[in-house]
Amino acid sequence: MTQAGPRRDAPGDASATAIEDGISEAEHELYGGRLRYDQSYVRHEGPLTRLSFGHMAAALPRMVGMVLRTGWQTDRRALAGVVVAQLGQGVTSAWGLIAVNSVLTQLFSDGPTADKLRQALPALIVLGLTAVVAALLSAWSTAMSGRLEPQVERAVSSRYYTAVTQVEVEATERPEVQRVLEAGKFGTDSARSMLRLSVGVGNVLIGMVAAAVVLASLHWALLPMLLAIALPKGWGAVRSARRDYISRLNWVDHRRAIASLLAYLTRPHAAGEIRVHAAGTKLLDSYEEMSRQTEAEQRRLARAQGSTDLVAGGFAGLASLACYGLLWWLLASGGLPLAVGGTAVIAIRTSTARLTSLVQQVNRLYEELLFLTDTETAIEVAGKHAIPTAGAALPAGVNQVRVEGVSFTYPGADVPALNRVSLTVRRGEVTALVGANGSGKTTLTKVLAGLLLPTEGHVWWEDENGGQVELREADRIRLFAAVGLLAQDFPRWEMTAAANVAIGAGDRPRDMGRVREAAAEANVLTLVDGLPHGWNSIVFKGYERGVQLSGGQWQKLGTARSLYRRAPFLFVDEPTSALDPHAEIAAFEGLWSLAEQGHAVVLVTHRLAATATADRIYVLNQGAVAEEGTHDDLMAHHDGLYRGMFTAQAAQYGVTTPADAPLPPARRSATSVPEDVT
Ligand SMILES: Nc1ncnc2c1ncn2[C@@H]1O[C@H](COP(=O)(O)OP(=O)(O)OP(=O)(O)O)[C@@H](O)[C@H]1O
Repeated sequence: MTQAGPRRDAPGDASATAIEDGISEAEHELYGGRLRYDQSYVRHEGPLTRLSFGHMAAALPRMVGMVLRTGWQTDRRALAGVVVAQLGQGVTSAWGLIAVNSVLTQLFSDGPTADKLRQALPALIVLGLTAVVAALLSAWSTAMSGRLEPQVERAVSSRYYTAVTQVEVEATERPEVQRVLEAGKFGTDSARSMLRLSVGVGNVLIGMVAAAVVLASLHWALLPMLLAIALPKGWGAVRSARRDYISRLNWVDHRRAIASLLAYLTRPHAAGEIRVHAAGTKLLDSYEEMSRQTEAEQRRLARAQGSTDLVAGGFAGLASLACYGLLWWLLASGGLPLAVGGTAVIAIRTSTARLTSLVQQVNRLYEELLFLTDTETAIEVAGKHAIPTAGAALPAGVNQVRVEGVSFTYPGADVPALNRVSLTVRRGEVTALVGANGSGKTTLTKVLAGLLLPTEGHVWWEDENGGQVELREADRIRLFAAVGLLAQDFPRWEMTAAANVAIGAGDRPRDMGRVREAAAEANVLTLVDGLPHGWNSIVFKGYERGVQLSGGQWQKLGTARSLYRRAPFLFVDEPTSALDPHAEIAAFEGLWSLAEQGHAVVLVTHRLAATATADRIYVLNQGAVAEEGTHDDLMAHHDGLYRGMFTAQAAQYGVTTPADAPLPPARRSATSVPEDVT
């Protein structure tokens, strides 16, 4: 949630770097206001609740358990190795302390020095051996955790990305879901860090418990003293971690915006405008200005952290002083032998050193825990909004999709994008969807393709014998298998030409024969065959085998991808917007021949010369079907929307449509459209 700050009508009047109410000119100018999550989001969406100590205390063992379980599932041997090595190090450190106590006791006893040294020798040997064993265990632990950590990170990342890619498209449009899913991204590598940190914390804790046991056995009063040193540092660490987390949460949009400003600067498609329109200057100035804001936030955090450290360090120092004071009093009053006093000093020193490391690690652990919790929440939310994996199979000979009174409103929108639409898409036919910008054509194809569930109405997948399955009841995975898509803004995968086509059926092994077939149908085979590395050329400049394709060549490659799928229902949205006239005619002919082969082709286009030969045309207006019929039917409406659009387009070619407009061009021959309307 962003807050709009006070708008300046003339940003140029103010200094470029002026920051008013914490909002920079760049934020005003490029993003229309403040780019910060406000506290109400933080309060209502749960992150602050999660920051409470009680919640954290409960969450820590659960998350550590989850990470360890993941480690166990990915590599048992490595996890067992790490745990054994860490436990071993704790035990050796306890042995070391006991050996030190024994050495000191011998040395402080009465008798000749040579005798005392001889008697201390076994304990000295044990001390040396524990050091060797500790070094070996540490090396083993490093090797094993190096093997385990990347696997744990991969497992958690896969779980997260699998979950988010299964979320209903409609749910991803809801800001509250989108935010949770987005926040989850930051925690995928936290699992790896958490594993390392929990192992480290485990190690230090074992060492500290060993030291505490030794200390308590020397004198019970030394133990609470040790705790008194630990507490302020722990408090300081947790406080800093909370502050960092809240700051990161508030500034997430701001950071994303800065990253996108920089990304534009090196994107090839923006290169022209960056230079010619001086967009680069604007982006760089805005980057500088917005970066200064984040630097100011970093300074604020550093100052706050410094103050917290000072308070925590002060109290810990006082506790240390009291601890040594107690030791002095015990020694002075004869309550503790001198040798034991020496061991106590060593134990306190090693424990406070460990404590510092413990505090640092717990601090990081706490921070990582918050991010990992976000990832877990995202996985949970994604699961709640996932496309159901079960459902009814489509009828075996499904031959049409019937839309009945369908309405759809995008989350947060005031008006429906589709309003009681009814139509039928049949196999063996080309169905054209036309209409003004924003009339609902793309939304309708998404409903037809099963990507959006209607807010009202039904979508029936039917066979010719009366068998039917409603979209909500259908097994959507199987339904998707019957659908091929070419979206208006289809993805341009940064991969080879072959991969760009074969990813059209990502769940099947690549079939190069079919890749070539689809490419030939999309009129792009000769082009790709002629590339320096043929089908292995990476269709992005900058890679070693990288090449640059033109917009039209990309569109042909996109078409080849949707054809490669060989799905009975094909939805193509503006498939020829970047094609030259001959390529466009060829592309339309290809679609028409697919319909002849028995596919259902749904074509969204503004090129009415092509839709003129469609079997059925639906004209959408503000989300509703305003007209429907063949080209002839629609041209017969003298005040009709279709006739108006068709005539306007024909007029661009210097031709007119007489009141008794002639028959549309012969089917499969879109070339003759302009002549026919003269
Ligand atoms: N993801 C979305 N979230 C909210 N509103 C949306 C979204 N996508 C589209 N809309 C709105 O829904 C309406 C229909 O959009 P749609 O993209 O279906 O129109 P269209 O007929 O395909 O337009 P065009 O010819 O420009 O491609 C528009 O008012 C648009 O602003």
